[in-house]
Amino acid sequence: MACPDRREGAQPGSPGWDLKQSGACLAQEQVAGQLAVLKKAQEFFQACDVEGKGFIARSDMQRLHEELPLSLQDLEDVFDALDADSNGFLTPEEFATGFSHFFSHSNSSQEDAHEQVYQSGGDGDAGHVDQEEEAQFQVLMDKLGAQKVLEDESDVKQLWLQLKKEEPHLLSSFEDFLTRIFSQLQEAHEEKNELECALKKKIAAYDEEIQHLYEEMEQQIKSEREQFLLKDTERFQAHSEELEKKLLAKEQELERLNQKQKRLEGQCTALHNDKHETKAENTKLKLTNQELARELERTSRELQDAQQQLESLQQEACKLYQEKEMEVYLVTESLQREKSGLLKQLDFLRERNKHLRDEQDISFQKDKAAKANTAASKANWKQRSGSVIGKYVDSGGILRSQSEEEEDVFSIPRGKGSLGLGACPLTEEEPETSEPGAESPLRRPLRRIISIEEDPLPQLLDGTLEQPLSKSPEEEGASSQGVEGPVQQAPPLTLSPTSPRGQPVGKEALCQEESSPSTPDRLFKIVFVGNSAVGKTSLLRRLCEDHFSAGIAATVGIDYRVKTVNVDGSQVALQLWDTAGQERYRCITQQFFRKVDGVIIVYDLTAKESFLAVRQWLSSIEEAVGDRVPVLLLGNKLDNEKEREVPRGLGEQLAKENNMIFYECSACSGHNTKESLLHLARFLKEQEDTVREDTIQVCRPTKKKSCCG
Ligand SMILES: Nc1nc2c(ncn2[C@@H]2O[C@H](COP(=O)(O)OP(=O)(O)OP(=O)(O)O)[C@@H](O)[C@H]2O)c(=O)[nH]1
Ligand SMILES: [Ca+2]
Ligand SMILES: [Mg+2]
Repeated sequence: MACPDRREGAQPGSPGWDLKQSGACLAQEQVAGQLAVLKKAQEFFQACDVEGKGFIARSDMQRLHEELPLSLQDLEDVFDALDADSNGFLTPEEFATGFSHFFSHSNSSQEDAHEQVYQSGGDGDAGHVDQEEEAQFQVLMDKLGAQKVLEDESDVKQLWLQLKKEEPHLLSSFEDFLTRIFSQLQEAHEEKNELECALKKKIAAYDEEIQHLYEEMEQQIKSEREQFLLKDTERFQAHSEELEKKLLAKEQELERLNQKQKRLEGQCTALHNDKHETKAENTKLKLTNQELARELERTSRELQDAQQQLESLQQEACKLYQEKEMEVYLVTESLQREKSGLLKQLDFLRERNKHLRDEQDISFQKDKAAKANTAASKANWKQRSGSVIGKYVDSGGILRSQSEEEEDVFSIPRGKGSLGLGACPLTEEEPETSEPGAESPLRRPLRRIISIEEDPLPQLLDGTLEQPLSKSPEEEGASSQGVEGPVQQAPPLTLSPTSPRGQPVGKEALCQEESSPSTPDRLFKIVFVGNSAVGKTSLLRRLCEDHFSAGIAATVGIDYRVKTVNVDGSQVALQLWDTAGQERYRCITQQFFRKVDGVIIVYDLTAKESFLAVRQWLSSIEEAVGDRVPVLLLGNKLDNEKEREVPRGLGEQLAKENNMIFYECSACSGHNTKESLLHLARFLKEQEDTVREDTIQVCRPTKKKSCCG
């Protein structure tokens, strides 16, 4: 719905209302009537257009329903009648035009209505007069210009009518008064309009000012905002600058790091190169190393060859040495035997001589008195004593000096030492006649370097000797020292002719029991070691003599015996060396390890410390000969089971650990003694067989024997 243009005549005084002014040019009456109509129309329009839109809509018209005594339909009809172009709006022109038409058509009827209204309170007859008066009044009003000033002219009209009726002479003055009043009112009205106009202007000015202020404010806000933005920008800029600076610093740092990395890379490369060089050098060194190793190997092979050669040479030398030793031993032995045989023979002859002399003396002085008899017996004692000393002086010059030498070497007094080597008994005493005073100084010098337990010569003792001489009561007993002397002096001359000096001294006597007539085809040197009192000497005795005597003396120095055993059909001679177990003789014992073929370590199974010492013995053997020598470990005194301190298992374990042959035996009962020795002999023989060395030809003894015989 298109809105009508406001400018067409929204305001009074606008072109739409110029009709009023143009109407002023018309005849006074006509104009006055039309103006009144127009005014009414204007008022009505304004009443309808409450909001001052400048036009009236259908709804505006319908609002009048409450104020006017007209139905909605009537109002609709009025609107349609006024809306000349039927666009739904009533412009002020349309409204005025329509209203004028409406007015002119209904003028007469309206005037009638007015008259009726005026006459309702007065006389019915004066109706017509009233109409005239009314017209006159209207004219007067128009003349005075009251329409412009008065809104309600009914009071004035009534007053005017009253005056006209009652005081007609005052009417003119009243009219003048009214004229003056109206003119004043007109003036006041105009003034008011002017004021209104001024007010409007002022309002406009205010509006303008406000507008201006508003604009100014907006400007200010804008500038503020700009300033703020500027500040913000500045801040942002500062921040960004800062960031830039930071970035720059970071970049510099990065640059530095880059440089550093480059430097490191350079170093890395250098190191890499170095590594390569080192690697090359390493390879070179490795090659050199390999070459050297090869050379070393070659050299070591050569060395080995040389060693083997040396070894074979050594073995050869050893063999030669052994042969020589054997020869020396055999010569010495036969010489000793010969000597001791001769000495014994001499002693025997002396004894016989003494006896004969005694007998002669006895028979010569038979008839002499008892006094003379006593004197003869005294002389007898003196002569025996003398013979004992004389024996050394006369026949044993060399021997004695030898004995003295021995004394120098082992000047340790020994209470119950065995008799000296090859020495005939150094003491001679008849058990019955022995005097304690003379006995001690004679026994004291009994020392030996090699103690050979001189065997009593049964052949010599067997014969015709008297009881005290042939069989010493102590022989079966414990003492070894005192026994042998007297016993040896006993051989009867009658038995000696069968070559008493040919009889082997001690050892051979027993060894011959086992040795077959055939000569042994090899010889092994075996040494007995072990703490003192473990029973080495006893074992040796058991082996060579098959005899045991309790309480034998401790060995001094070294002693040896030869025993021949039959190993699997062949004769093997064993040179059995008995050593002294006491601590002070260790250095001598050590000397004897050098050339041994086998070692027998003995411990006493009733004495723990003797077992504990086995390891020391082993190490001193190894020190001297290395571990190439077979070792037999013997736990002795098995017969004394009650006092056993070393369990069998320990001995076995130790033997196993050190690769030794092991037996527990008893020198007392003879249990396991021969078996163990046979085991060792077999081992030695087999070892020698495997090595396939030239067997030691033991043909010399035959030669010597024949020589000695
Ligand atoms: N019951 C018993 N006693 C023994 C046995 N063997 C040796 N004896 C005794 O042990 C003691 C020492 O014996 P020896 O044969 O002299 O000992 P050793 O090893 O030769 O001593 P040293 O010569 O000092 O090294 C003696 O009293 C022997 O009687 C044995 O098998 N059983
Ligand atoms: Ca219209
Ligand atoms: Mg001994």
